[in-house]
Amino acid sequence: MTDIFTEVRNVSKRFSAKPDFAEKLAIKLGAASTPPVVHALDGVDLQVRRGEVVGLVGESGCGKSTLGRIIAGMLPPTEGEVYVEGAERSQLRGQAARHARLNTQIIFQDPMSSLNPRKRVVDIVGEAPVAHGLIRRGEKQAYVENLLQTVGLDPSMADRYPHQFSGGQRQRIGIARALAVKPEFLICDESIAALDISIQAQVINLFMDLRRQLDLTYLFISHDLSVVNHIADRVVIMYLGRIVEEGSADQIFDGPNHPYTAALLSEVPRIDRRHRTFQTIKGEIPSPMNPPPGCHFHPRCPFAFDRCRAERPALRTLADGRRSACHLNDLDQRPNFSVTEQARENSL
Ligand SMILES: Nc1ncnc2c1ncn2[C@@H]1O[C@H](COP(=O)(O)OP(=O)(O)OP(=O)(O)O)[C@@H](O)[C@H]1O
Repeated sequence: MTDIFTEVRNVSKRFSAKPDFAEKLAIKLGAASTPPVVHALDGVDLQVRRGEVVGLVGESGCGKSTLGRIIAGMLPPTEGEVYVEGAERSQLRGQAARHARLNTQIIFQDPMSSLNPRKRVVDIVGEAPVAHGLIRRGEKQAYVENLLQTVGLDPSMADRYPHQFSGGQRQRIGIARALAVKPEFLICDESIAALDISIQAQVINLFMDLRRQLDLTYLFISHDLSVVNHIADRVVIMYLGRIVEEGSADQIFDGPNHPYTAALLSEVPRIDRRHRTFQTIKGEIPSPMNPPPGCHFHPRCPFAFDRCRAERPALRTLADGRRSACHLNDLDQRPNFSVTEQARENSL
């Protein structure tokens, strides 16, 4: 059995954007010939190893959900390949394709919109395992009650409807539904973002308990670095459709290599406030319909130089094992924006 659960190789995804009024007019007048294209992902390479928790972080619109959906098999990539347990996903057929589909489950932010309000929890959670022949219909009630217990809900609630639950409880129902088909890999796409802070901590604890109990692998998608700080073994930072840095959680939090990672960290409210000395990110994230040339981050980067404006930096493995895509790594004298011990002491 391979150590790598899933891998994406050189994956790009482009969407045709819906043209606005001015763009429709330009197409009609012949000044533009095609609707604008959104470059949601641009040459992404990523591996998720069996049993690890990978945090995928970046600002809204950088392509996190698109990558999650492609890994889950819900969207095809425009270019590149997705491997699941060693096999290229688009080549899988029949039983193998079904296994891959069930083995990776995705949990979204808003459980209410994905829970049918007219169905009881026993049917919401129990439908898929019956349909896929994992359990017999007669076993459904006991199976669902057992799952509700696993996710911290009272089994006697199985006959209730979604509206009879709180937001946190509904997210637990969503988790039970995902677990019902016995996946090994969970993709949590902003799964706690809509919950109150105190409930967020409870749901994170549940995810981590489930990891131990069920040997799960996770891709944890969040726009908030402080969320993945608590749970991720490895953190992947995305900016405008590309991975800019990837490393162990300690590497990322204690000494970011990429200026974008450092800027994101400066915005994280931290108890030790170590990273607040870095200036916050300037300017708006550019449009993925018209990404800047060279390094996508250069218009907002305080350290950008000519090469950053012209040439895309490769995502390279550095001496400490992390990957980073930044031309600063090729300079003899890299600007030091990681926080000095003195600054740490001053800000503590
Ligand atoms: N089906 C689609 N059609 C057109 N554009 C899309 C589609 N899905 C996503 N996009 C665009 O692709 C880009 C990446 O979107 P994506 O949802 O993956 O980003 P994200 O980082 O998950 O952001 P958020 O946290 O706001 O969801 C955005 O510009 C988005 O508008």
